Amino acid sequence: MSLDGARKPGAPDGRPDQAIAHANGGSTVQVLQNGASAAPPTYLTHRLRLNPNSDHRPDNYEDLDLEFSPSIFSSLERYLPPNLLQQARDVKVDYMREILRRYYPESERVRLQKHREYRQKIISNYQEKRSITAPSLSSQRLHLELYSMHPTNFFVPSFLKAINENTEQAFRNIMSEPSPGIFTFEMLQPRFCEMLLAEVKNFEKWVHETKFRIMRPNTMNKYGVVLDDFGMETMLEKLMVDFIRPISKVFFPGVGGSNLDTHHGFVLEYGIDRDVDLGFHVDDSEVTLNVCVSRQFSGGELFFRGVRCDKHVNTETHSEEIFDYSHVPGRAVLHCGRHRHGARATTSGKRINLVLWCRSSVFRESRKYQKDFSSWCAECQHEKKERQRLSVAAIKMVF
Ligand SMILES: O=C(O)CCC(=O)C(=O)O
Ligand SMILES: [Fe+2]
Repeated sequence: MSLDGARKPGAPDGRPDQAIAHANGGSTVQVLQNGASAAPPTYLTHRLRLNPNSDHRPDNYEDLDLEFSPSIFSSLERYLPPNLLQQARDVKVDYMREILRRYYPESERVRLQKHREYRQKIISNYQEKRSITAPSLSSQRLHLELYSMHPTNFFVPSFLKAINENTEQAFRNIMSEPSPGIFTFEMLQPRFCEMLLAEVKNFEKWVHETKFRIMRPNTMNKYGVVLDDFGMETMLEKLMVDFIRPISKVFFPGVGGSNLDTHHGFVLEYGIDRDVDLGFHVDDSEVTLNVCVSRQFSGGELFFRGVRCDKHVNTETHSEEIFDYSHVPGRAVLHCGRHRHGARATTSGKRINLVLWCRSSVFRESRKYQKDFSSWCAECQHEKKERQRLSVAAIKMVF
């Protein structure tokens, strides 16, 4: 089967949680040319270690108002030179900020700032209190509970128990792995799903009433909303750090699963009068969480076709890689972002899914310097085996 057309749904321009990928993208020279003039030359001596100090417990940076995501600082901290590890938080922030800025082109910073303003505009209008001037507008958050993390209200007990135990066996007890690298497990409480659906509906009503032009979750969807854009960023950050990262650390260590540090969280809506299906693609994520939150629909199955690096994204599928999955309300699907997939048409009703793309800036940076991804790309693995087979055959010929 030919697989032309595996697409990569990029988030709209300037999404902050994409920033670190770009931040890490520039060379030092480029950044210096691009207005890092604020950085005195001494900063060129700022370096990170090649390997992290895995025994070190990083500080928490959530309470600081920083231009990069707080979790980037936490994950970068393990890479600091040993003499800095025990320094005050401010010292470490200064050091890491200079490194991040060095790799972060000015154009990206401007886009990031614009997106921050966009988000701020939404949040200050779609807020906690009903507008006095226009009380009939749905400018009030409906379920305040959703805007911070309440594990016992959000998750089913079996999921919480596994997270608390935090062992591979505990995770395996609640999971099934119907195809290699695709994990499914009961996760969300029905009440949480109902609240989320109602909140999204309420937000969309506000968007309609105010005619606010919102950005959609990615280039492949015309419907759906970015939850981070209207106040749920902190809650979703916790979802990634405290609940998804421990699992990814065990099941996706080769693709940055243990140092997921940024996310893009959204809800997608499918139906006859919404997006109908989703084309074949890979996600702009290292690990993707996808949970169906609606009940009344048919169709909408996910189809998976094997994990691939950029170079091999359009190569053939092997028969053992073919896997189709029917969504179950409240049940999570966790897969590597590079696992090629798409969604079939939702043929009746409305299918609504919560999706969290989890990213690792460390993994993205390291990927730039590598050519062989045989630890996770099936095609690289295949090529490597073939090279080994040929060299063994050549040696045999000689002897
Ligand atoms: O429709 C779905 O369930 C899949 C969504 C998806 O693949 C994505 O948002 O990346
Ligand atoms: Fe996807």
